[in-house]
Amino acid sequence: MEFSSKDKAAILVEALPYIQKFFGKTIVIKYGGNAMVNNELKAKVMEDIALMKYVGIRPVVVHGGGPDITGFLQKIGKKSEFVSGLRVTDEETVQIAEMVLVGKVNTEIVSLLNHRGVKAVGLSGKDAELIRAKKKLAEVYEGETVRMVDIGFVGEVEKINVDILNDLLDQDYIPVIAPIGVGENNESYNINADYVAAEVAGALHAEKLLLLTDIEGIYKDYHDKTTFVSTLTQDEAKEMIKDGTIAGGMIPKVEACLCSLEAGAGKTHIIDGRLDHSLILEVFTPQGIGTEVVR
Ligand SMILES: Nc1ncnc2c1ncn2[C@@H]1O[C@H](COP(=O)(O)OP(=O)(O)O)[C@@H](O)[C@H]1O
Ligand SMILES: CC(=O)N[C@@H](CCC(=O)OP(=O)(O)O)C(=O)O
Repeated sequence: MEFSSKDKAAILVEALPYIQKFFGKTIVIKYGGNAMVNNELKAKVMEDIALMKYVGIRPVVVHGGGPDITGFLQKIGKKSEFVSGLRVTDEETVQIAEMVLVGKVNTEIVSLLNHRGVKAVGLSGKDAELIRAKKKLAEVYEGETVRMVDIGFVGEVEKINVDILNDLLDQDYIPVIAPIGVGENNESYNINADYVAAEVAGALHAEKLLLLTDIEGIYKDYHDKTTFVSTLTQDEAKEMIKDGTIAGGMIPKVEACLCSLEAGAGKTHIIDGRLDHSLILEVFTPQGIGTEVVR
């Protein structure tokens, strides 16, 4: 589609109130999973984050890399197993997760951002003890009861070192965080990146938490496109997890939204990372996209 000069100017002017609104504000972006596998799309996500930075937003990136971990495990003949959206993580798997997330995915995002003229700094939860963690048990809903399952070196966040993040943000850096936590005996924990993004957004009292994923947002029945939900309240979201409407990898995302709202983040959105420039569409246009989970 070709735009006239007038249309182009209108689009820029339309963005102005949003640029004003978010100037100086912190926005946490969870970038991961299947929205990360396509290189062209990846480049567009990086452009969006750089653009946010250039108009005065303080972006913080938390990344996943589940498909990369699965791919690497496959190469060594190891099958991946998930319980309630979380990877069952034995000692070998946590080492591989750390290697892939910190050594490969994090450095790649950092260099792609730096290539666009912004200053990105890669961190894992071990840097300045950014993510203190402890073991997490998976919750399996069975009717009205919840069964707790031990899934190995999977962690939950105990504490985020906000000082290091604020120091970096104040110095104009974009922190890029890999979701590996450190336990009290210096052990590594594999943490779902959605939860890390939520804790980071809550701890920083971020204006927004944006979770990019591989689907338009939340559906009452995700095989039926007509059941799309654009806004969910906290209570509705909790009910949809309990009754199984929200399942698999969507559980950590919705729980992440709930947790960051409780911890003090402003708004949370689950948006389609497969859509070109979904981040700037969400932030700088009146329509917004995806599903928002609100108080
Ligand atoms: N109610 C729901 N609405 C939308 N997607 C859902 C729902 N319940 C489960 N899902 C699944 O959750 C997936 C998103 O989780 P996941 O693939 O783990 O995301 P990512 O890889 O982006 O972290 C969707 O592709 C979909 O298959
Ligand atoms: C415990 C757990 O499940 N950890 C995740 C960490 C990476 C991640 O969250 O990646 P995505 O955001 O790409 O799914 C995993 O091992 O896949």
